[in-house]
Amino acid sequence: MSLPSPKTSGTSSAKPRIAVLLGDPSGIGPEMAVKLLARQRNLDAARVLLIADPVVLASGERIAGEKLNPLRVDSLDAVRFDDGRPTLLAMDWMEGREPVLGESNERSGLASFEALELATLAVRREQAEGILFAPLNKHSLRLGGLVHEDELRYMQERFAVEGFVCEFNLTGSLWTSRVTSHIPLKDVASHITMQGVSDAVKIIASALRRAGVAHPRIAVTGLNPHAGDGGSIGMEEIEIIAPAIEQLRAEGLDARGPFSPDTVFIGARRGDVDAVVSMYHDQGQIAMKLMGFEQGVTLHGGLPVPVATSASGSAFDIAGKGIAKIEGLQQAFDLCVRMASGAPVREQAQAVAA
Ligand SMILES: NC(=O)C1=CN([C@@H]2O[C@H](COP(=O)(O)OP(=O)(O)OC[C@H]3O[C@@H](n4cnc5c(N)ncnc54)[C@H](O)[C@@H]3O)[C@@H](O)[C@H]2O)C=CC1
Ligand SMILES: NCC(=O)COP(=O)(O)O
Repeated sequence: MSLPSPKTSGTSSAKPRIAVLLGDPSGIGPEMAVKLLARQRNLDAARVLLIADPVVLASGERIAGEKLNPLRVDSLDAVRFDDGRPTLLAMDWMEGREPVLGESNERSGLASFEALELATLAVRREQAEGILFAPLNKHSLRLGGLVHEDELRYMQERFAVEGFVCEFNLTGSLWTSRVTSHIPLKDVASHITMQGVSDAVKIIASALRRAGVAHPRIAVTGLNPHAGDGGSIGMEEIEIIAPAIEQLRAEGLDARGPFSPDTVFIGARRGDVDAVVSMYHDQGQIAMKLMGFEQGVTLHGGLPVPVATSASGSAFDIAGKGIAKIEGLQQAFDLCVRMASGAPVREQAQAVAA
């Protein structure tokens, strides 16, 4: 099946269609999504296809203290849009049961997983040009049936994408990608390869070029403390990472490093580079979340349409309290809409940093 292109499928005359998911029913996702969609400007910016169980939506509405007034449909075949109003594709994943808040469980995992599947189907049927999801919980997803490394690798399969995919984390105008993602730390070193470093640099370089940065400057971290300190604290920098950077530079990319992982973000935060490629999840995410947890965005790189979410997660500890902040989800929504309509992306990222 041919897939719509994120650069061309939205036009200035037709607002992009964005599939919106409530995330994990037991976490803060539903209340966040409700707060987001209670902002009329978001409903004016896109045609929103909310794929949800009405029981979970009602729970989110109660906690958020807001009521949406969606146009309800019961199947993808019946989807249509009313201006300024979300369309609710109503599913019965909870079988009438209220979500149990504050813990991972099979029912919530199943509802999250099924929503993800339907959203990818809507894209494959050319009924959506982007996906925004409120925070998922990976443990729930596993209980609900996910066997992939994470939701990105699941969507990669559903979209039949071959090759490298990677989470991009965005805070202000700084982007990151990673060589490895949701794998145990003990397995990271064996997954650091020249191909992996090259893929992680190339995928973010190409995304940044599409976002409007003509010549992206990309810092690559080392794996070990002080980037191996000349081989005295590990050889990956000398044997794998530096040769990969050399090869990338020979191909014309502005890849730099390997830099000490603990200091690379000092220069990056100053604006010395456009992106940092880290070797594993926490190398990049601790720095990025310290710089801007509340407005952070995760974009799923390598998929045929923009798929975005907040950098923050399911936050079981505050689920149901009505205090979840939604700035990150708002930034993710804005990014998704801009990408789906082919509008410049980078201007928005810089505005966040200002
Ligand atoms: N967008 C997504 O789908 C994301 C999902 N996750 C998933 O979330 C689950 C929990 O991850 P954790 O590492 O515990 O991080 P987390 O982000 O859920 O929580 C970390 C801390 O930040 C607070 N927090 C998070 N979001 C908040 C918000 N919107 N407003 C106010 N406070 C907030 C929480 O209360 C908690 O104290 C995991 O399964 C993880 O995979 C994590 C990040 C993003
Ligand atoms: N797929 C979204 C996701 O996993 C977000 O969390 P992170 O790995 O970017 O921290």
